[in-house]
Amino acid sequence: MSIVIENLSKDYGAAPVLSGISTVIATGEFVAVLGASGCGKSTLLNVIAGLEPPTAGSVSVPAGGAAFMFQDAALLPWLTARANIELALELRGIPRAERRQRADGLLELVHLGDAGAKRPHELSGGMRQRASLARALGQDKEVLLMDEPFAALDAITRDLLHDELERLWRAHRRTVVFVTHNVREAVRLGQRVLLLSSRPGRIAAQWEIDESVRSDPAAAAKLTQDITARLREEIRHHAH
Ligand SMILES: Nc1ncnc2c1ncn2[C@@H]1O[C@H](COP(=O)(O)OP(=O)(O)OP(=O)(O)O)[C@@H](O)[C@H]1O
Repeated sequence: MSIVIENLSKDYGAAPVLSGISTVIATGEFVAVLGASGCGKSTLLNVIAGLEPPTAGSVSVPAGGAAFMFQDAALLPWLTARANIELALELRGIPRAERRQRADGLLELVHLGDAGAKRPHELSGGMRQRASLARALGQDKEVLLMDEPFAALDAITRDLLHDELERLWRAHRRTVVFVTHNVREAVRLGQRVLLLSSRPGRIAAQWEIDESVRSDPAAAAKLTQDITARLREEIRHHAH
């Protein structure tokens, strides 16, 4: 089941935020969404998540909805990393007897096997995002929506988490919609990059990224440059 977005428009009562967005995101596809600040990227995710209704048009997502991961980990501070994940499992109706083992499995998956007993403030930013990713995976939804999940991390931690996310995506093939400001990140992760224009947000351009480009640093750097130039154009266009 793919995500089908048809002629989606969204406003909050004033000027349109999103206008006439149509695209189909295939099952297991990884789509990165780029755009200037305020162009409606988070709004698009919120509409896909069902947190906001469309003003016009439609969005259909696979039954069971989507899991969501935010820029700040949004872990409950009074619970351990493990208990945060157990809570997601409980909400899914996993029996108590199984939760601990499953939570530990998810912590292992994101290489946090030793940190289950720690509370969020005892974890580094990168570890918190790993725990948050484990919690999102614990929801076991086919669709994973990620809103700038690594934006607050340093470059090295971010690169590590890119590798981790790619590994998990290859192993589990969730459908991922990943919002970012960072062109290099979009090219690093996305099979497809969507560029939104500003006010209203429309699909200004999109690129399919072949495996051969991703694995060739020179080709990836060239594409990153091209997309950055196009993004600059969007931002300049909006500023005038
Ligand atoms: N709940 C809301 N009520 C009113 N206006 C909103 C609401 N949510 C977002 N907006 C407006 O919609 C526009 C798009 O916001 P959105 O957060 O979707 O953009 P964004 O591309 O994710 O921005 P950024 O990259 O800075 O996070 C902004 O002008 C914002 O002020």
